[in-house]
Amino acid sequence: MTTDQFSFTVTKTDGAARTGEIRMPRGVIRTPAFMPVGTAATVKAMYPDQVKALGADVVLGNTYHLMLRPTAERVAKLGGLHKFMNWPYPILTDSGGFQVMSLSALRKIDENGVTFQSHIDGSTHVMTPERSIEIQGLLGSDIQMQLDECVKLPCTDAVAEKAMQLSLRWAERCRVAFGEQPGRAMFGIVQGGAVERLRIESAKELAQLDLKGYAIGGLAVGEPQEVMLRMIETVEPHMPKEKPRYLMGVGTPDDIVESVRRGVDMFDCVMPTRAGRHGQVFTRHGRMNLRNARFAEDLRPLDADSKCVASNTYSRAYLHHLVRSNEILGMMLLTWNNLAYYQELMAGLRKAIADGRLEDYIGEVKESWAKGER
Ligand SMILES: Nc1cc(N)c2c(=O)[nH][nH]c(=O)c2c1
Repeated sequence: MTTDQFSFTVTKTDGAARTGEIRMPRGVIRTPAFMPVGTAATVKAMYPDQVKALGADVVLGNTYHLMLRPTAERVAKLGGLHKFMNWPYPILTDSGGFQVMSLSALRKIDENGVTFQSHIDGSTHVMTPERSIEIQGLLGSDIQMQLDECVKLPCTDAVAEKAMQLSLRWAERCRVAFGEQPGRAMFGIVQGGAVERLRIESAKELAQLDLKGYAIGGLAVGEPQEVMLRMIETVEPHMPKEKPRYLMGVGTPDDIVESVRRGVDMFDCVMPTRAGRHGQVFTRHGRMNLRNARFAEDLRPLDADSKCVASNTYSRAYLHHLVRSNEILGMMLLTWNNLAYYQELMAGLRKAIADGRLEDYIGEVKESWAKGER
């Protein structure tokens, strides 16, 4: 494959849902895809080859964390993020803007960008569209996200419109700053809060920029699922069908299933990894909180039918003990189980779409969740 190739091909459709392949020099991303979050150059509690073996084709890196520590310049000096974290496959990085607004102190947003203080040492930083793209390039990111302004919901239409318009102007600045990076891509981010006309305007304006892919941002920020799904239904017809659609920060297995149904191709969420570290597990039989005393003498595995060792071998009683004892192995095994289930769900969705039986598959998984643990 020549190094200037980035391609997306829709291979099958089932209603609005589709399977596809993003082909890049570092590998192929099978869609619908779930991207494990590798915040500070690590998918927490997992070895990179474990993450790959579970079926992940791409992981997400957080620009905000990496720019503060160890800094993008140092990662570049050390050979780039892929070499640094021993993940030779595609990496998508967010712009840093969302985490600036959620993690940093004393931040100010204006036309130029976001000025903020590091949550680590209080140092002051200015994140402009140009700087965000520069940092993502220094990291060696394969898919780089534009800098945008994500508003919390609920908010007034005026607040949503102001942020959406600023994000459009920043998208153009990011496109110019990104320039031509053979084999890499820059994605725009649709904003607009929960206002349908703003969402449509954002999607239409971004489509004019002819970017390699488009994210739906500003969701999974506290709104009810039905609002999120309505916004997806609103923008989907106005997003280029031949480009990947990425729903940022989503979500639970049900969020993912309902969003794939509506035409979303890519997802990222800390849910499976963060929940695993806190004793929460996702299985084909629904969710379980392993802290619960009812598991103290339960010798069954999490899921005897899973192919994952963490799911089919260790007893719930042992996992309960590890969680209650705050043992590192508990975090490792439950994270492993959760990522295994998320990737099993994505593989099931891809196969169901390819076989033209998505609605049946969705009915089967939801029935299994509803039946609960066995
Ligand atoms: N839920 C969300 C998670 C995210 N990482 C982002 C983001 O990085 N940018 N913009 C967004 O709107 C956004 C929403």
